[in-house]
Amino acid sequence: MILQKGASPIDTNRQKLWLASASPRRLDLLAQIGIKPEHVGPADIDETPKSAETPRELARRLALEKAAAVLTHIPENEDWVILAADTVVAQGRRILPKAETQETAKACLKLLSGRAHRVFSGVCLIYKGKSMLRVADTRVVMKRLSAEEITTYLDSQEWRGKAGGYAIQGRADAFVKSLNGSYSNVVGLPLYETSSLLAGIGFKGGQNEHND
Ligand SMILES: Cc1cn([C@H]2C[C@H](O)[C@@H](COP(=O)(O)OP(=O)(O)OP(=O)(O)O)O2)c(=O)[nH]c1=O
Repeated sequence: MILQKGASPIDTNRQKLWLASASPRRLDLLAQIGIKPEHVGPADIDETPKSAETPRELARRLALEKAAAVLTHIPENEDWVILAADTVVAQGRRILPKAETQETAKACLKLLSGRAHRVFSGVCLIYKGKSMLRVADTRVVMKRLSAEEITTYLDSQEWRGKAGGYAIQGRADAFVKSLNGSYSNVVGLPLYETSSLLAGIGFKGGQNEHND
């Protein structure tokens, strides 16, 4: 411990958390469990699925690639815990895209309407050269959506940048008849898997939101 004059003890062993994400939802979900990363810096990777890649495999691979991409920007001697995630919405083996246009969002909502689908999030932690991965899987049953419900939802713009063209943390929760599995996984960061990965490396770091 280093005791600076007049300051509280600085734990030099405290790991620093780098959240490799541009998703505000992931930052909010970490805050929900009292963790504030020292740095937020997204990875810009190609998220195109490989041929015959399953949704689970895609979520896992992209989470690893996002974390690994950030590693190349960090000086060797820095002791960072890198956290990345990737969320994939799927119907059977069909992977739904992240909605960037109204047309894409509309097509997703029509596919999801009145049926079950699954949401996979890969979570990757890289620390001291070791990568650790988990994949969470949630089954979501969506009500049948009327043309008016789809139009109203599209007008909300909530779908923009969301896998599968919907945000369960928003208005779209009104469409969800049932959910089997982690809710935070659907939003984009499964908190059970994330916190168990962090516990696995004895993570004490992160500017804890609720100071001890
Ligand atoms: C299904 C669903 C997805 N999403 C969001 C979570 C993610 O931000 C996004 C899935 O795309 P991702 O590629 O996983 O994440 P991202 O591109 O937003 O951010 P980054 O890669 O920098 O981490 O969809 C919701 O916010 N709510 C939902 O209900």
